[in-house]
Amino acid sequence: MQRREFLAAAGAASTVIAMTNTSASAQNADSSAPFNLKYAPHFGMFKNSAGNDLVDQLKFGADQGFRAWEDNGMKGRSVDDQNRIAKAMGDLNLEMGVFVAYANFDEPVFAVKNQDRWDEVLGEIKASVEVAKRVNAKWMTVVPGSVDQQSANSGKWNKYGGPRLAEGYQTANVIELLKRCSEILEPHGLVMVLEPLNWHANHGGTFLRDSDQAYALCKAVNSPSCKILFDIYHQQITEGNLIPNIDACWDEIAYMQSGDNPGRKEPGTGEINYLNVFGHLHKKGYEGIIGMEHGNSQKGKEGEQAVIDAYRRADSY
Ligand SMILES: O=C(O)C(=O)CO
Repeated sequence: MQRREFLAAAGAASTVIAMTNTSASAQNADSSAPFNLKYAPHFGMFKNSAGNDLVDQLKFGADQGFRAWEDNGMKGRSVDDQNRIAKAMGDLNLEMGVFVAYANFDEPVFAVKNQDRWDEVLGEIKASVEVAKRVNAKWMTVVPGSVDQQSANSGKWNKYGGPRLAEGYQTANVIELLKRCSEILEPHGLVMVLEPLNWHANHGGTFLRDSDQAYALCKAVNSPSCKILFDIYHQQITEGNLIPNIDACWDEIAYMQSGDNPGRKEPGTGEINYLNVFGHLHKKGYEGIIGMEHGNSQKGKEGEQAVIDAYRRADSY
């Protein structure tokens, strides 16, 4: 089936779904209208509707009214794929969201000074500058490793306890390495976004988990290249109180991500009132991207349409 026919068929199908689904908002009738906020899907999210080709997935997303896209794994793609994606996103007027520049979840890479590990991080940040330029990205995710654990050398927990750097020194080390990463990014106008992660459903032991902690780090680093990625899913689990916490660290937030809890699926499948949270971001004049870093609650094309409908509802504040 040609793309145009395919999209016509998909459009007709979505109109039928909108007419038969009384809970879907009237906006589904115009399934190509741009969303108010820049929600960014990722590759694979619409593969049943759009097929496996990356550019076809971008076209499908743009045709649904999405204005941005994120790709955590962009750095691992071939240069040819990066160029092809960047060209298609330019043609489709899709803004590039984050890719992951450096992420470590279970070793105290930033928290403990180890010159080899720090050089590795700085090398990854330098390599990310090239990727960012190639794909027109402004933001890149950094996850700075775990807290210092009771593991002098082996990387294993010591059940009787062992040496462990005091928290203030861990924080000072993290700040020092973040400053050095920022020095690499500043001349290029690029921004690393630090992502606090929850300890209870996904990533026990990560150094960075609270929004106030991320805020303090950004204030200490004091660079336009070091900002917060506020992932609403992770922060709901860690601290809740979403709207007041977003307000409290607002001037250091550069990027947001979404996902409902429990389950990390599309808005409306869990406990978060996304209509109110997105409405709040809109009222504050948020012009940044909201990466849809979650799975689909249902399988197949119907599940993909359910994701799109969920964002239409949450965007209709
Ligand atoms: O791994 C995760 O859960 C993240 O959100 C990283 O981006």
